[in-house]
Amino acid sequence: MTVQIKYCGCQSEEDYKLLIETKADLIGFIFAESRREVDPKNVNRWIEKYGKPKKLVGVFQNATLEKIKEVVNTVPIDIIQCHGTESIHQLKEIRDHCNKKIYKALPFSENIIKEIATYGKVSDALIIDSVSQGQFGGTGIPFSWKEVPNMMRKAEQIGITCFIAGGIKPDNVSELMRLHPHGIDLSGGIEENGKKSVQKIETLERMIMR
Ligand SMILES: O=C(O)c1ccccc1NCC(=O)[C@H](O)[C@H](O)COP(=O)(O)O
Repeated sequence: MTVQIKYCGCQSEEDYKLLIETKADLIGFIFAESRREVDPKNVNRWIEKYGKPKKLVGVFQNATLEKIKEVVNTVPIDIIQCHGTESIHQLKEIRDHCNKKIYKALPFSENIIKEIATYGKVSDALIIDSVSQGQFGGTGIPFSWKEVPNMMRKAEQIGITCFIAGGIKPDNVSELMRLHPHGIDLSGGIEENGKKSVQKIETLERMIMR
């Protein structure tokens, strides 16, 4: 199985122009409180100018249905990523009202296999990410990857894709690839001074050899 690549936190026209030329399958935009938060109208301008050769993901964190609908009506995203403590009921509601694929991010914990079984039923894919100092998403810190094979197995049993996120970078991606994740999701690890870096992306993609 070929690993899926998601580059997240596209923040500028410059980032977008660069990311659409990479091997990424998915490009993510943050519509949540973060230094990487973007304005939907700007995102739409970049897409109009450079086209949409990749699947686009809108990342939300405990957003209201109204906010999600507003973004979905402005930006042609393919996937809604829920990166907070959204309940199963809320995920179903978002899916019913927005007619988009739903990716749920889950914080890595000792209960992760159970959580995959629970949230996998209402998600098209799961993203297992790190939590650090109360921050969930864009932490730049990896969690212990020894459970990755078990997580992949559980996701396969329920027929969904499982991405690994949190602190992945050119220096450590080979170690993760040996554990055969279905997908990898990176943000800070491909940035230099807060901007996506062509050198870091090229190095990373050489390591993955995709
Ligand atoms: O990246 C953010 O700033 C962010 C803020 C709030 C919610 C989610 C966020 N990112 C979501 C992602 O999918 C990131 O790619 C993922 O957390 C990995 O980030 P990193 O550890 O920097 O590679």
